[in-house]
Amino acid sequence: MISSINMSIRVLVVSDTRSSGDAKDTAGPKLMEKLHVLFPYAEVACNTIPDDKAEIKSYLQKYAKQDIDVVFTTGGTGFSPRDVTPEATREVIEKEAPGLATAMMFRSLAKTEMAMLSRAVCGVASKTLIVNLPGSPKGALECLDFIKEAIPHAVNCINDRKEEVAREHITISQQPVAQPQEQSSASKEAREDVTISQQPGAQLQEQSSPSRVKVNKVAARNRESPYPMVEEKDASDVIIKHCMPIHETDTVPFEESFGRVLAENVCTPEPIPAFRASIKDGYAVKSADGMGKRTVKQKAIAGDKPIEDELQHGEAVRISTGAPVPPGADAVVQVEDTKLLQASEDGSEEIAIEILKEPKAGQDIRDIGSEVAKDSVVLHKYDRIDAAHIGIMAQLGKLEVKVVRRPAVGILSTGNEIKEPWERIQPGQIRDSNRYTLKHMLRKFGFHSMDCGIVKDDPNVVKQALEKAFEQNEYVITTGGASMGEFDVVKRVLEVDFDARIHFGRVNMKPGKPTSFATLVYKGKLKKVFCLPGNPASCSVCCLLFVIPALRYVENQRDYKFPMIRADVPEKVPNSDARPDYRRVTVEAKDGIISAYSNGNQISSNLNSVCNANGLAIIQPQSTIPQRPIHSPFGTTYVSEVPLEQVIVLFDNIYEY
Ligand SMILES: Nc1nc2c(c(=O)[nH]1)N[C@H]1C(S)=C(S)[C@@H](COP(=O)(O)OP(=O)(O)OC[C@H]3O[C@@H](n4cnc5c(N)ncnc54)[C@H](O)[C@@H]3O)O[C@H]1N2
Ligand code: MOO
Ligand SMILES: [Mg+2]
Repeated sequence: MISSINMSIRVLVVSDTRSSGDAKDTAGPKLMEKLHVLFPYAEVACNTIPDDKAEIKSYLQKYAKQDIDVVFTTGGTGFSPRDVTPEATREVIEKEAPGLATAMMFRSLAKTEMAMLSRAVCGVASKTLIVNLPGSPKGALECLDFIKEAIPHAVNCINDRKEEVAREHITISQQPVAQPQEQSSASKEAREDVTISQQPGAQLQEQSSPSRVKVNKVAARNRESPYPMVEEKDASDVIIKHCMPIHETDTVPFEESFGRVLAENVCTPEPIPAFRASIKDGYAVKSADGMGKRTVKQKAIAGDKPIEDELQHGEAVRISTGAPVPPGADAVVQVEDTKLLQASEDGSEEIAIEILKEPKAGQDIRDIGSEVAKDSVVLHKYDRIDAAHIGIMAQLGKLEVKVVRRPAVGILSTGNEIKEPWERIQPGQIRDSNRYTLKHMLRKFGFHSMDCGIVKDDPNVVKQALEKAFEQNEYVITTGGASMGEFDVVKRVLEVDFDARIHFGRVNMKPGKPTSFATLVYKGKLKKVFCLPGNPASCSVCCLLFVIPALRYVENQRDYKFPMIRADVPEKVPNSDARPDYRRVTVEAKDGIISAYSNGNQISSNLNSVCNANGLAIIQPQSTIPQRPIHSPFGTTYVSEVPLEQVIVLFDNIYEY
């Protein structure tokens, strides 16, 4: 059963080794993934803490205070001395829910006798249901499966939602009681498929039947959008809430990791530098000898075998930058601070020199490990791999590296009038630019995409194309057909045929008003859909504002949001629309002042306004800008203050050039 109730869920991984990083946590990510599928409308997050009773209690109490609906703990329910999750839970809950623990125990016993060693406690603290799950990923997933049907009902009961509870009583009484015996994992999967395919949308998907959306007789169409208008920031937040960071990794040759996100800490097995290295071309000396004459004994050239002989008082070794400093020397004096006293007859060797400046101990020597100590983390998990990271991997001889798997994204164009660039077009038709712009925007930010083609504004073909897109992609971007026309069918197909939830269907911005975001479950997997407007400038702006940050977040990039700065907008063209205007601009920094210049005609259809743009200037509607009174002998008039500074979203960092 896929639940449609809104819930906030937390997974609390309780484990000393997983919280210290000594062991990899797989239970948390797996539970999150399963919860997203079971409860697609829930907001799910995860924390990892040690097996510490006080800390467990403090997390559970915090969640209860925040009115989190359900907390699933995983770990710490066994018999070892540090296992204290049930004890902590018992001290936090006000009502115990032994039925949940019994159901898990009873059904687990059918799989393994070891289940009798579980000490799980379940109960309610304030309005939060707390469920102890086992620590093993397999056990945790199985136990979640055993009680999943009861969770939404429990949440509705806790919140005293009488109508929902009554409705659920009817539904539950019509369901057969599940039999715990002989459940091989294959039969369990099959059962899940059946349950999912009983969803109206999913059943249609299986058989690829026609869409249930009928294009209305035009007179019957909506005259008002059914979707409330949301602010851009709220829309961005909703998207992030429903996108889950990826935990799977790929192992790639180090040079192919450029632009990807590291999925492991990279340690240096050797200190850097690995030997005391000279910073200058000059002479290695004993600083205690001070200024004055030195006999030049040997030479140390970078790449040569290090000198083993101890340097003696009054001696110097001629040394080049990067060469190992000989034992006994504690300073390097650059050649500029010396004078030649004596050379060999043919001039090929120096015999004696004079040090002209008092040398200090440690001068111009890079000590062993002074840049990076042995065994320390040099590249950090979730760093975005840049050129220097590649260089460091080369330096360490790290030939392969683990990176975060990239999300699978499909791009689908819709519109009766849309043709491929190479096709002959008839009057009234246009060539598809959106699919190509989107593909290359994604590429610029390091993401691959699957081309899902162009479809007509016909619910049947839109449905079929979406099914194909969902087969292979976790994220699907559609363009066109998102607004108020009777042939704008994308959102209706998603809702009716796929049982999708449209989290928002309109955004208060120009361009980009019809932008929408939906989630749905297709064949047991959660899919995320960005419906972008057909207008090419709107489509690009919304890809930058909504899609790229979401994909960066999913790839675990720390800096997934584009930076925002304040800047001068010298061309003071007010925004006469009621929506904030996201103008395509070229941002320049000159003499310490950052200015943003408009990229020409800002109409939503003009893709040219996006060419060369490296930022978006957010210009608030003129109507919201304060009025300034101007007093004169003829009376007072009011003029709008045009703000000198506007917020700029930078999608190319101008400082990188
Ligand atoms: N009654 C209303 N009409 C419109 C509203 C509204 O609120 N009420 N919103 C307008 C806004 S704002 C936008 S933006 C557009 C968005 O429309 P759709 O997403 O439904 O897109 P289409 O109608 O399919 O196409 C709009 C426009 O874009 C061209 N287009 C479409 N796909 C492509 C493509 N792949 N490559 C290039 N150009 C494309 C299409 O030919 C149209 O000219 O709706 C307003 N209407
Ligand atoms: O929002 Mo639309 O993109 O203004 O033209
Ligand atoms: Mg339209």
